[in-house]
Amino acid sequence: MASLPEGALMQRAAAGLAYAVIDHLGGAYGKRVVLLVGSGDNGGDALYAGALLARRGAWVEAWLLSDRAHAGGVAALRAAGGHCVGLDTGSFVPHETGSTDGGAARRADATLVEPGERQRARVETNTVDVVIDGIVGIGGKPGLRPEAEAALEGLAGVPVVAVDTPSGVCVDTGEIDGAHVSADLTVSFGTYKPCHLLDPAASACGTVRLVDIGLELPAPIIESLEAVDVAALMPRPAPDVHKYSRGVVGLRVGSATYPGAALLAVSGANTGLAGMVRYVGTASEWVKRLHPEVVGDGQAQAWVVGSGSADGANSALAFARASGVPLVIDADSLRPLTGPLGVPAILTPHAGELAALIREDRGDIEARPLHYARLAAKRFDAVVLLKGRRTTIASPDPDTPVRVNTTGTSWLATAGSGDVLGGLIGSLLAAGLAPIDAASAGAWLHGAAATLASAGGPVTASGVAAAIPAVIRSLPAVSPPSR
Ligand SMILES: NC(=O)C1=CN([C@@H]2O[C@H](COP(=O)(O)OP(=O)(O)OC[C@H]3O[C@@H](n4cnc5c(N)ncnc54)[C@H](OP(=O)(O)O)[C@@H]3O)[C@@H](O)[C@H]2O)[C@@H](O)CC1
Ligand SMILES: Nc1ncnc2c1ncn2[C@@H]1O[C@H](COP(=O)(O)OP(=O)(O)O)[C@@H](O)[C@H]1O
Ligand SMILES: [K+]
Repeated sequence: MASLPEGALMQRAAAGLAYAVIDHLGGAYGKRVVLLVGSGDNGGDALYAGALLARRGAWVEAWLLSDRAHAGGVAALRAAGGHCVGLDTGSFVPHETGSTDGGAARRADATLVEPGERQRARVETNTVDVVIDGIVGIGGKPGLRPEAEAALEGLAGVPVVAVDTPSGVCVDTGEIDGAHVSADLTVSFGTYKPCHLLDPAASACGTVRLVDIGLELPAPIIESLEAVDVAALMPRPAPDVHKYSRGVVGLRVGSATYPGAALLAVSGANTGLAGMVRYVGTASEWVKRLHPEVVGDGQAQAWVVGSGSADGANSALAFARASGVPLVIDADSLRPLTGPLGVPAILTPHAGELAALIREDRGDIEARPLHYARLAAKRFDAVVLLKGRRTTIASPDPDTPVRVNTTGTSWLATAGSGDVLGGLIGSLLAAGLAPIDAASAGAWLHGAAATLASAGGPVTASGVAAAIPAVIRSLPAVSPPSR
């Protein structure tokens, strides 16, 4: 930032924001735009973007929610023909901004609203095309102040574009603590922040658009794989491989009560990513009939246990653990866990299963997935893949960034889809991927396969498994990593 002229980053951010709003509205000319402006630079971004929109023919009004506002932004908006008004809590009747704190805490650049402009605050909200939320960004505390809540109430139903982050959410954790903006579009500057990726805050962002403003960024604490990352992680058989050197995945899953779980986990494992698939359990006859490639017990480079295992869950876990190879531990085999396993492992609970495992409330886990995925990863010394809309994958190594999966569709919330995921991750583990990579690449492929199979309509777990090879084929070409 030191190498840039004063305000350069804000100008870049504001321009990116304005063009995103123009895209969203399908133009600027004749549109009615309300800016909600807080006391910090987030409000400054909104004001400069408002100025650009006003120069393009939009009618722009800034509602200053604090007695301070970014002076340069206010001046730019006015110069472009926009208006600024101050607001009273609840009523939208403007008041004498700057009158509340006696000026002591006010910035030297504080801007008072002109008397003539105050009359314009009674905007017909049903004619507003978009609200730009510049209340607070990365410098804000969670929750909204009464002025902001009242303003948003008065603008209910109007599409919202959030500047950098939806105001009120916890930016660094993705948690929600109090009232917050729910945006249709969030325009983030420089990088995604945790709140853009992690639920529940991610659900308040709407579509997220990233504007590159040329920041040099530190190492992230959260990562999200993209297609090119997954492509680089995919196993690629070298010319001289044989089936055993490609890795063998074994599954001890399913039971007389849940034979379907075995078939679905095997279908997730049997997509060709590993050299061989073994199945051991009560559904052998069904597995042989539906998956003739699958063989019986023997050595494996990774075992998958627990999906639909019912009463056999403990013995499946004990057998797999004794093999000493990396494990995927799902569903019923999570229950007997009390601490570290002594072998590399990926635990794949949904929020309810994690709640039972660590004796916490399911609602708390859904409210703080980052916290609880990390906590469980540490406690069990294993990669923990916490399933949900934004599956969250934590490593036991605190320096490894947590990965959040962004592929998928809500149609994927269908019985048996988790069984498919366990098998798929097992095959990647057997093929030699590190546990964190196997878990996160598996979650990415699983979500992408669901989207492909769904094509906007309903999907079954079997349909998800069937779509996995097509998703792998469609990955971008990348040169293999030098390992
Ligand atoms: N960093 C960069 O490289 C770039 C950053 N950029 C932009 O700057 C933004 C960060 O700006 P920032 O640091 O000025 O903080 P920001 O989020 O505007 O608000 C802080 C002030 O708000 C207040 N406040 C606190 N909580 C509140 C609440 N719940 N509800 C209401 N008000 C609340 C509190 O002041 P108070 O009123 O308490 O005195 C606090 O001081 C960033 O998100 C991005 O948009 C871009 O221009 C490009 C380059
Ligand atoms: N709302 C949602 N949006 C997207 N994916 C979801 C949603 N809810 C659940 N999923 C995904 O669906 C799968 C469900 O797995 P799981 O709960 O184990 O189901 P089952 O036990 O029936 O197999 C997981 O991969 C999870 O991430
Ligand atoms: K904001």
